[in-house]
Amino acid sequence: MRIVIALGGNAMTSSDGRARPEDQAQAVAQAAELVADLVVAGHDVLLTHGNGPQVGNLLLKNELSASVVPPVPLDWCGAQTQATIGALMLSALDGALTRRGSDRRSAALVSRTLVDAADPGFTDPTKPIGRYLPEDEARVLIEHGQHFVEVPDRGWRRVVASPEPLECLDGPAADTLLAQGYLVVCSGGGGIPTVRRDDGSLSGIEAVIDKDLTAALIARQTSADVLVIATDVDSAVTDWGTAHARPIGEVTVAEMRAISRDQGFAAGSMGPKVEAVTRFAEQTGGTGIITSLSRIAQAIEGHLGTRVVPDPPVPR
Ligand SMILES: NC(=O)OP(=O)(O)O
Repeated sequence: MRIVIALGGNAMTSSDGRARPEDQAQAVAQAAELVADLVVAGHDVLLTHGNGPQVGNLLLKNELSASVVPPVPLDWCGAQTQATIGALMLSALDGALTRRGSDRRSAALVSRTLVDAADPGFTDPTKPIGRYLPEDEARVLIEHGQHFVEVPDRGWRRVVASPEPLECLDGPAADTLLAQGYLVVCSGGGGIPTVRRDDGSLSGIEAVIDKDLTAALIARQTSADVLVIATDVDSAVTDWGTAHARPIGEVTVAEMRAISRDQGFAAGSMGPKVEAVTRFAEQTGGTGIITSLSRIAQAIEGHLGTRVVPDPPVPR
């Protein structure tokens, strides 16, 4: 089976969201053991990852040191997070595969995602990045032109432009590596936002793409059977945060769209995860899963997690 797994950037930080190197290395090492188990079981795996906390930290470092070293644009920060997290993942994955006696190896691609320069996401920033701030600190930065949203129980978080992903430009290379037996790390942080200019040339553009939506795209482009969005809960739930909260198990595309319409899921959080797995099931006929990292194998076998499956054919 060909499986695409999306690992959240928040899963690679401590609860304070600071993304210390040791927290990230530990989280990646844990994830690598579980992913290696799937590879040894005979699956082809493409792993993608978030970068919200990491790209926010890099952007802030750029801004703080701008009078000393030339700052780089946000898409360069995104590329840097792909390299750093990718390198961590390669060593962790290859180590886990070797310990299991597997001779399969991993490969990480610096990878771009095509977006439309006219996407409304450029004028309405929605993607939360970086650390959480108290309201008074956020208000000062808002006065200086930055955009923030309040995240319940966590604090205030900066938001940046986040256009829709249209095409994973390096998808064919990922497909080739998968066919050669590599465990592929690709499209980290949603991919480096890239636009095609009128003359046909490609160039980066400042934004952070939602990695769950890009995961659905790369899963489609590489003909995956299953897309797993790995997060910190076993399932998406209805009526989240209330006494009526219930886990969502196996649902069809139409059922999941109805649940989304009726109650909504948090933007920048469960919302894009639900949209990603629903799109994937709708567009490919595969299964889209939301579950926690430690439950991936059970969810793929159909035992738990939120599993979105295609609608049954309409009888004639
Ligand atoms: N780029 C992105 O969606 O990252 P997170 O999953 O860390 O928010």
